[in-house]
Amino acid sequence: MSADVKAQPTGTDAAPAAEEITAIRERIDEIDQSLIDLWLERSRLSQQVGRTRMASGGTRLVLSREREIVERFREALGPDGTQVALLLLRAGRGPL
Ligand SMILES: C=C(O[C@@H]1C=C(C(=O)O)C=C[C@H]1O)C(=O)O
Repeated sequence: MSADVKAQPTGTDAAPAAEEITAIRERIDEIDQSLIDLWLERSRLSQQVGRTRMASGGTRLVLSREREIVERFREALGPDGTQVALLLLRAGRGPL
């Protein structure tokens, strides 16, 4: 459970700005929770694929698919997208 956003310092003494910041932060916290939930769901699904493939005698990894995923993130987010995709992949299948 995250801390109460209303109790956190906004970084300004101007009341209207502080209220706006607090309102925006509430949505930011919702988005962060969604990202965490999606991250964990993706990781579990990736592990499930790996288990299924290896139990059938297949490979642990399919690097051509990983390259496509990294490229998708890079096209959408730029160089940071590459880093995000690499962390996402590692969270699922583990380190290379
Ligand atoms: C999940 C899979 O297995 C591995 C993990 C991947 C992923 O987390 O997206 C992609 C390719 C594979 O190296 C898959 O093949 O889809």
